[in-house]
Amino acid sequence: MASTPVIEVSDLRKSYGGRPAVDRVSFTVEEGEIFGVLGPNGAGKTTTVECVEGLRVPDAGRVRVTGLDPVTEHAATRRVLGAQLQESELQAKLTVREALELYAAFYTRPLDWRPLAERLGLTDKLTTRFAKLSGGQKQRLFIALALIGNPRIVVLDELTTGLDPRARRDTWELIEDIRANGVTVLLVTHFMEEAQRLCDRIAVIDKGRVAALDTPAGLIRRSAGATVISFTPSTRLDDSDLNALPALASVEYKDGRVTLSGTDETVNAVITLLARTHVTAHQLRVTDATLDDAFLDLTKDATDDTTKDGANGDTDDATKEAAA
Ligand SMILES: Nc1ncnc2c1ncn2[C@@H]1O[C@H](COP(=O)(O)OP(=O)(O)OP(=O)(O)O)[C@@H](O)[C@H]1O
Repeated sequence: MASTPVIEVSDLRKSYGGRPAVDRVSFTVEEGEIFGVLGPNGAGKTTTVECVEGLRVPDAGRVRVTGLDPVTEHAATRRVLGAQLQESELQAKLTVREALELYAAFYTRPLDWRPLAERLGLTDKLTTRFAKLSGGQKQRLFIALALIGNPRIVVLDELTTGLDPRARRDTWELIEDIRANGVTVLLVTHFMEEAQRLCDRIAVIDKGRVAALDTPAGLIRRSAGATVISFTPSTRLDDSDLNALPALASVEYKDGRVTLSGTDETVNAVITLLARTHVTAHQLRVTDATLDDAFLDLTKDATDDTTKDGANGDTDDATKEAAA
């Protein structure tokens, strides 16, 4: 992976009605990365990416997209950054072909929409009206429209929400394919499995701040209890022996079964303990913690205050501050 940042966000701040939605967020996205923005509801993910897109004006901080200021150099930014449309932005009666032709006309050097439609499996839907497309087909069209201007970067926000597992997996393959074609992807998601599978690095945003920024594996490693070991011992193990295990994050003894979380060191020490005490472990399982576990660990103090505020505080969702 090349190490040129194509997106730079530093000390970004944005408040709505005096309440901070984004509070000193900083990160950089390197060329060719799939960079994930992950966080609970109301964490400030959409506000952050809308500042990157130039749809919101930051209160403070600096945002650059390939060196451009997305607010003051909006037109130039739109040429390098493709953003996914919201469903409401496309007319129901427009056919897939019309939508592709219309959006291609916005750019001086658009991609040829025919191979793009082919790549996204839309060729046999060209004459179908937008309103008649399935959720997965609509998402594929949105991806096509985000890519039609041949951007270096594409922003995809909650792309697979509402899709069935098959369509979600197909969309993941498309995103990998987009990256393989050299496009940098900024992906906002709620889905841990999606983030774990696709993202090179993830910024976990919580209450308007970056709670952690790392690779998916790094986030898992840094959360307490990255490895889980469970077994049913042939005779009860001594609690003090279990509690003395190195790097132990948690221990539970339930219905004769022991479940421990910790690190590889914990696992090795359990095996030594079993051998030393001549105890047999039945149904021994060692599993990795998932990004889900890490996410809960990293955002565990989150309350839904921000979400509650949002229910009363939304003022301009339909009209973005900086018009496209
Ligand atoms: N236009 C607005 N006016 C007032 N408050 C807003 C506006 N947009 C967002 N907010 C509030 O700012 C906070 C962050 O919202 P944002 O949409 O950025 O979060 P998010 O992480 O994308 O959430 P979700 O996952 O629920 O979409 C929330 O409390 C939200 O209610």
